[in-house]
Amino acid sequence: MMTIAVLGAGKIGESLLSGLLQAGYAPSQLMFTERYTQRASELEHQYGVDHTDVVSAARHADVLIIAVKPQDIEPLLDELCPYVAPSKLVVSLCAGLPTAMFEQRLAAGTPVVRVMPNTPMLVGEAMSVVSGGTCAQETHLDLAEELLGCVGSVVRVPESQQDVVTALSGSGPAYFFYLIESMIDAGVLLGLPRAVAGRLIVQTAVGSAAMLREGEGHPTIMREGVSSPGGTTVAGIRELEKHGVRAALIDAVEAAHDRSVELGRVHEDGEPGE
Ligand SMILES: NC(=O)C1=CN([C@@H]2O[C@H](COP(=O)(O)OP(=O)(O)OC[C@H]3O[C@@H](n4cnc5c(N)ncnc54)[C@H](OP(=O)(O)O)[C@@H]3O)[C@@H](O)[C@H]2O)C=CC1
Ligand SMILES: O=C(O)[C@@H]1CCC=N1
Repeated sequence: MMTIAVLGAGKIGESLLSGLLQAGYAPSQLMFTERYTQRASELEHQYGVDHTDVVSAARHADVLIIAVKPQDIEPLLDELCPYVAPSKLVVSLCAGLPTAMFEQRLAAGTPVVRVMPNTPMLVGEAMSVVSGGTCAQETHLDLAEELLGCVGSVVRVPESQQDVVTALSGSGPAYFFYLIESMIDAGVLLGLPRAVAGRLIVQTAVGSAAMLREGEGHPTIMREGVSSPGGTTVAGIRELEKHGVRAALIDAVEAAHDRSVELGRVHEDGEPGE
């Protein structure tokens, strides 16, 4: 039976463990590492999955899923790499870190798959994007897709597109949350109780996303469907255009992309991240 170790059970690592269990993986197939024993005990208690150390994970698991922050990667790889046999699959969820960085540290021939998930994984609605390193075969990519498929949708892209993906779907939830916060504030400014404004906007976001997911339409057509001649929506859209909101969003995604590239370079040069 295949065994899977999640190295770093923070927000993403924990939700992946939880999703794998819900999808039918047995607790005995799973293990995790964590730095602090209190959190490790809480997770063991909650999920019935064994906490282990990095060396045991490297020795015993078939798949090693790395879910620590990019800033914490160096000490983890120092501990991990000497014990990883090339028969294992290494899956990195770390923003910005190229597969080449892992390949340089691991035994020659070890397959590495880079994945960019996002936090909707916490509710089984992740968008995960998968790319293979130089030694990853089709079977390795299929396995990574199967595991990430337990917590949402998965697509495959060439690794050269991963910095854009990180900026768009990796960071994307934060931009939606920011827009939603701003719209709730607008409702409060105009006199609605915060709880009512929140309920209205969250359902409006869910409904709009469902239209996009289920419909054949383009977002522009859907926006035009809300914009009656001489109506309220077009008056609002004119303000968004005046304030350059479209350009601001594009700039935000571009800045996130540049930071992803920078994180990769920092680690390429062997310097610690910020
Ligand atoms: N959050 C997001 O939106 C997304 C995150 N990612 C990527 O996923 C990864 C995890 O992110 P996220 O879950 O948000 O981060 P968290 O900080 O929530 O989780 C990382 C966990 O790893 C632990 N950890 C750090 N070093 C070690 C180690 N050497 N051994 C064992 N455990 C360790 C941390 O412990 P401690 O708390 O003590 O530091 C923490 O619990 C990152 O690489 C990130 O780039 C990808 C897409 C989206
Ligand atoms: O900013 C971050 O650290 C994470 C990685 C991808 C999205 N957000």
